Amino acid sequence: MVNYPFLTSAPGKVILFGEHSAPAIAAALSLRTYLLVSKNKDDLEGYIRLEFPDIGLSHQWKKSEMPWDLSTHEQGRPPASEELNAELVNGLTPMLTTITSPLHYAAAYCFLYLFVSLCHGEVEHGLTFTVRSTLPIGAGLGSSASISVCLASAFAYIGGHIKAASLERDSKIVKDSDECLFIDAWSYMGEKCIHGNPSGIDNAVATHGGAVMFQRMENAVPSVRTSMRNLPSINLLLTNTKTPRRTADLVSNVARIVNDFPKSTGCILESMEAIAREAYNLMLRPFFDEDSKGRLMELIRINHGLLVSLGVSHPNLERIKLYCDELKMGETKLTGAGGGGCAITLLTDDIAAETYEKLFAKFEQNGFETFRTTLGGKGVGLLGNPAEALLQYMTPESFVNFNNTTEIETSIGCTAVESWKYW
Ligand SMILES: Nc1ncnc2c1ncn2[C@@H]1O[C@H](COP(=O)(O)OP(=O)(O)O)[C@@H](O)[C@H]1O
Ligand SMILES: C[C@@](O)(CCOP(=O)(O)O)CC(=O)O
Ligand SMILES: [Mg+2]
Repeated sequence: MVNYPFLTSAPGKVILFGEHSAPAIAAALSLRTYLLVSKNKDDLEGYIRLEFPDIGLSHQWKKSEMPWDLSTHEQGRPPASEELNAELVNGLTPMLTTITSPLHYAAAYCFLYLFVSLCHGEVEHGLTFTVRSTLPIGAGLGSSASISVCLASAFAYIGGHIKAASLERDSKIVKDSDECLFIDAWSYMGEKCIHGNPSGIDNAVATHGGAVMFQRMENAVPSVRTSMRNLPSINLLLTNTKTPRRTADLVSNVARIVNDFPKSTGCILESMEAIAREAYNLMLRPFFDEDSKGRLMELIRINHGLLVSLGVSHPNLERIKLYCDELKMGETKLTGAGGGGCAITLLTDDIAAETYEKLFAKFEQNGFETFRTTLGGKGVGLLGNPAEALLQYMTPESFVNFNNTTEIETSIGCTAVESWKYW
């Protein structure tokens, strides 16, 4: 039995090494996406409503319009497939014809694909799905994966495919829960709807949290996810150019370049692979000393240079790098798909306060925004006691007005991490 309303949440991620290649290293961020699922009032028709104010999308369909017969689910848990189900994709197209913005289209398509695949016949009422994120959207921090994970976990719960989350998840348990593996697999399908050919690292981090080294495999060979415990405490500056871009465009452009210049790009991809492996070994050294940090910085610089050669930088990303280089702040690389979005700078120790002031003044002149965030946080969660009672008063209208995690959590009385349940 599902109790409405309920809230799911998943983190964004930062890729430290290996975007557009494999393996890659990424860690969960404290910036997160939240999904409120509530029953509609006075809704005899049974509408499924989307309220996605972060991208200015408000849309609804009748439950009876959904092509339920096209989801191949028979009995038990529906398995996620290697590729999107072409019949279902075709069946959803007429429901999306009035949505013209690519941003809106991607979000609505991901919603419908996962909803029809996972909630087969289990929805008796009209429902509203309201999403708020404290992540910048389309900025390389994995907002697409975090919304996919929020949706996949909510639908898996509504569809009865996963049991309720619990408060007692023991972080020492090494084995992943079946629930998390199910959410990970289906959120990957959601990522496919949003950007075509994802590696799976973003949804893996948004589901499981922590930090991982992720090796994508081809031809139905399962990907390998190695969790990285005890990350060294590195001082990272995260800066958003605020230059919009779509991961889908960048990923397809890199695929084109690799296809057109297989020999010339092959060695670039191989170098990026070597960088990620070397960084992994460095970061897991029992003593992460000055020498390790120096080497990690050099790998950041090399990795960025290779990404530039694949055409995924942007003048604003280069500006961030230039300012940081001029002030000798450390080493900078783009993070995520590039083309705009965010850069990370691994900072040197003992930077003077006035140096930071100079840097932030330059950033301000350019309209760049820096983030304070911590790495390696929790993965997907469901809001539970003691906030459940307060959650009854949460409406889509009030939820859309919150601006950050603290506001959302304070309003529902659950600033304590213990309020969240985990799978
Ligand atoms: N909070 C959100 N509300 C609605 N849609 C979202 C949200 N976050 C992400 N999306 C969807 O994900 C897309 C951005 O994904 P992507 O281009 O991969 O960038 P990134 O994952 O780096 O933020 C958006 O265009 C939108 O379709
Ligand atoms: C470019 C890539 O390596 C990361 C994309 O991340 P983001 O959507 O820019 O946050 C693609 C992927 O790994 O799926
Ligand atoms: Mg993305």
